[in-house]
Amino acid sequence: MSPVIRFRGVGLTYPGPPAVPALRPCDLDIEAGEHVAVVGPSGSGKSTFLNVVGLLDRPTQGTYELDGIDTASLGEAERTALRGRRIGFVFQAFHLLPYRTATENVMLAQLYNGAARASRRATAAEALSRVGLAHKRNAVPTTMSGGERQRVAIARALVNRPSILLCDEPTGNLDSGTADSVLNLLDRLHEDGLTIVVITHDLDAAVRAQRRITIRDGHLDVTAEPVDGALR
Ligand SMILES: Nc1ncnc2c1ncn2[C@@H]1O[C@H](COP(=O)(O)OP(=O)(O)OP(=O)(O)O)[C@@H](O)[C@H]1O
Repeated sequence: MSPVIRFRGVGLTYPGPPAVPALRPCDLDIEAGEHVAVVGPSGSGKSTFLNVVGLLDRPTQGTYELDGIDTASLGEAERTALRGRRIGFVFQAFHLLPYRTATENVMLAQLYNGAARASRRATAAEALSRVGLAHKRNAVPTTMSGGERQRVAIARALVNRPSILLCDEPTGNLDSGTADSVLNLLDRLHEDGLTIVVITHDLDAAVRAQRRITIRDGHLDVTAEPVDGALR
């Protein structure tokens, strides 16, 4: 079986001027079911990496295969469709619609998957149960805690059954107790077989991953274990 993510010589240089080699050419395999943390200091290339993996930016070098699909051969519409089906995004700032219920927020993520409204509602309810929020399905984010909002965002990311959950500082807006409960949820989803990539400054989040990847000055080190300094 091919890895979920396969980089061969993948790099991204912003054209500038001056040109910025934000991600140096690298090889990387992330297998189905892995839980990987990507850590590095500010400006090291973490967002660039996330944007490439998340099909938001095209690499300027190399080959990126997602689930065995060579992403370079795809047009913009195909990339968008692949992103919607295979990648669930979780962001630091949740990005929920504040005056829509939890269910509606999750259902919106399914708008383009062709399912009928009743079936979307049922799938949204299932996703909210999976993150322990069945009882909040009719609540709106403005009345929810940060941890609950992030769990709604995780339900939204899961609802299309993605190949990978791509998390950008998922605990960045949470206090440590709440962060812990969100990290416990991610651990549980990983135990259920989900592939998770977490980009983080948070040592607590990084140590939970099976594998840690460090970025420094655009160099991806797939063998490094983060020391404290790598996270700042
Ligand atoms: N659109 C762009 N054009 C040119 N240079 C850019 C662009 N976006 C980012 N960079 C540069 O690329 C390098 C990597 O930036 P990136 O945002 O990926 O780092 P990061 O690790 O995510 O940082 P932070 O933790 O502060 O968010 C930095 O030197 C940054 O200034």
